[in-house]
Amino acid sequence: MMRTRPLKVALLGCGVVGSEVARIMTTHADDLAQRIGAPVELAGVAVRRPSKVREGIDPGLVTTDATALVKRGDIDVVVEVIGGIEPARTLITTAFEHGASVVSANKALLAQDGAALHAAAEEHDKDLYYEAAVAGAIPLIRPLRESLAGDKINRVMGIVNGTTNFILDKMDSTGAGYQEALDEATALGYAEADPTADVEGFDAAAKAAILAGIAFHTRVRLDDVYREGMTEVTAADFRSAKEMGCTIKLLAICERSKDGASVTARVHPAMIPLTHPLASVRGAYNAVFVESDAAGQLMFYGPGAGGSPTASAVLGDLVAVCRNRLSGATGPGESAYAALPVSPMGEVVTRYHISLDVADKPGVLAQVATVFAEHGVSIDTVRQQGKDGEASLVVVTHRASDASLTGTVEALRKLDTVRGVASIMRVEGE
Ligand SMILES: NC(=O)c1ccc[n+]([C@@H]2O[C@H](COP(=O)([O-])OP(=O)(O)OC[C@H]3O[C@@H](n4cnc5c(N)ncnc54)[C@H](O)[C@@H]3O)[C@@H](O)[C@H]2O)c1
Ligand SMILES: N[C@@H](CCO)C(=O)O
Ligand code: NA
Repeated sequence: MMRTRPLKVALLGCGVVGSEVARIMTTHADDLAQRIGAPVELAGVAVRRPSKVREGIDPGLVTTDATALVKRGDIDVVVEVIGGIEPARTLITTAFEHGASVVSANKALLAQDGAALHAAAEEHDKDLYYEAAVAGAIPLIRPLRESLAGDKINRVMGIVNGTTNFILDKMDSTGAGYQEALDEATALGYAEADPTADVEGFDAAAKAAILAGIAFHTRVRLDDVYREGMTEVTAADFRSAKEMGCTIKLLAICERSKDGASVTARVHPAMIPLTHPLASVRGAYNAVFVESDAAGQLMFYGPGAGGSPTASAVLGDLVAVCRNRLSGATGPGESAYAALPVSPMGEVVTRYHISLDVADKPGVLAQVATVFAEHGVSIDTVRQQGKDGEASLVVVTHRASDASLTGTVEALRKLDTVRGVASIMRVEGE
């Protein structure tokens, strides 16, 4: 039965995502009301620039005082799409204190302060939903939190940043270098004027922290995530990857250790075989590969960013939270009961592709192989190519700990015959 009194929504931020949320709330109002069981009303829109013309939004709803809006007391749901840490954090906790549930798209804030925000939601018996924060439109948080709640997740590995996937895909398909591909991504509007958060892996690391926390029922903070950006990936790395039947992706990888006693979370560029489903994720798309005990392998794919796709995820959360308000329930909160330790990067075990510039003379290969052996790193393949009296040596290892690999590389650098370490890249997905 339809309730006639509307549920009131306060929108904080009316930028790329917020303007789309407002548009869909208006254009789909009747369907949303049917799905929720009550009409939803946009009761206020907090903005920074009130003079800007906002099509479809009643100017009477617009305010620059977000704090007053969340303190009104009659708001059922606050949608936070401002981004950043403050004032978003204070506005969200104030919203809980004044009786509202919250939908947010703010990965940076959730990765940094998720535990405190969940605690505030719980204290006030309110919902905190954030499907849009990881991989935009792709349903991921809810499947992990709810659909797979009866299973045991062992690994979550994904492409969770569209900008960097666009750049790497360009490098792969055209042979371009990093800067050239970044320039194209900027010209087409994929990369922001300051692309640091994307290309240095900060955005993906925030998403990895959120995913690992949910997947392993363990608190994982941004600082727990090992992070390497993709600015040093070269056209030569792509040529090497191709020779191995691989491509290069910036991956977020959250893993349970083999004995199940700890977890790791990391973001770095990695080679993956062309046969792996993640290798076929092109352009700015995102995809996340989940491995669990009972379900086996699952892949979630779709647009990870953009106003309208991100608003789709926000609206899905809004409907869920509104339904909870009507039934007097709250959805799942933070689940951190497993409290597994998060191991440092040195304990991650994977394969490596190492490219060395060496002197082309007898005994060099044996010397290099000895260093690997001394550090307990087993070699899978070696490829040598001569160039002007020197040689390029590409070594691919079997699985080894990151700490052993780091020790190997340090020792290799000390060899007179090793002129330089051209690149080190992990090999995943095999
Ligand atoms: N754009 C995407 O594709 C995308 C995808 C996933 C998640 N997100 C997340 O969604 C959130 C919003 O992103 P966006 O792309 O819409 O950003 P945006 O910069 O386009 O919009 C943010 C808006 O908030 C306004 N704002 C800033 N401070 C304010 C304040 N104190 N009060 C009211 N308004 C204020 C700004 O003026 C701006 O219009 C961020 O957390 C972002 O990480 C965005
Ligand atoms: N900058 C992000 C937006 C979505 O978080 C990306 O490129 O994927
Ligand atoms: Na999502």
